[in-house]
Amino acid sequence: MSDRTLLLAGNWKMNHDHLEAISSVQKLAWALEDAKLDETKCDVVVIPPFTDIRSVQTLIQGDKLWLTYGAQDVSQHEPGAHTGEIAASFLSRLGCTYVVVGHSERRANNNETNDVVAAKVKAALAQDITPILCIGESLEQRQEKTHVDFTLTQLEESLAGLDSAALEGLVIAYEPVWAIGTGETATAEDAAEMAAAIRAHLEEKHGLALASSTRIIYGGSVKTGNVAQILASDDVDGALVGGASLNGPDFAALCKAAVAK
Ligand SMILES: O=C[C@H](O)COP(=O)(O)O
Repeated sequence: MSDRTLLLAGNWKMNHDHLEAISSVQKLAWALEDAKLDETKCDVVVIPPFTDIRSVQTLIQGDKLWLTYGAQDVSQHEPGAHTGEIAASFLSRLGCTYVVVGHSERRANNNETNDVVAAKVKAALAQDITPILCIGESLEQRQEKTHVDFTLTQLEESLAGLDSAALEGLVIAYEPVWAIGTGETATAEDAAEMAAAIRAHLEEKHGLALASSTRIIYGGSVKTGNVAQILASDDVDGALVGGASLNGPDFAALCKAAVAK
């Protein structure tokens, strides 16, 4: 059993406007309370669209809810002439604890290269926001059995230029692209294999302390019915959940199943 705190993060993607977000967060909070989840056993995070964050902040802080929240992306730039971008300092002012960086849907849709991802990780850390760095292989790479090498290279290049001390608290989300939104879930063995490889890589490149403290979570069609087996390995510290996080009570049930693993 590791001493890392379980992390269950719900990435809403482009779902729930700011009014729907208020309702969804409220229902999640009530359901977590009803589930009597031990708050010391896990961190439950909601990651809404940018337009919802202020409403989510007001609700969570106003009602002192046991939830934290974050953003789905961040600019690598400082504030300035960057149309459509969101600076890390803005997210910090909104009380964001986490930010997803390098999600495969953004890497693909925005041709987001590893060096841009590394700059985003750096921008988040500079504002004391915890990056949830997403990495993971394609179906072809898994079929060709190059998935581990690819994912570790993606990890190292997405952390380029950052020294080990700066990475304290980093969260890494292993998300095999072929499992995202498909209903296809990696097996517990797949998740454990990659988490162990990532942790060994961190130890080799950044030392045992960082390797031991870094939370490595899994994402890709996680549901209440499969979360316990995916988390069976001590190297897997939680989940980045998409579709199954959109309904508050369902996500609370998933969190309860994760804690009970
Ligand atoms: O960020 C979440 C991941 O992309 C997984 O999404 P999913 O649970 O809908 O497969």
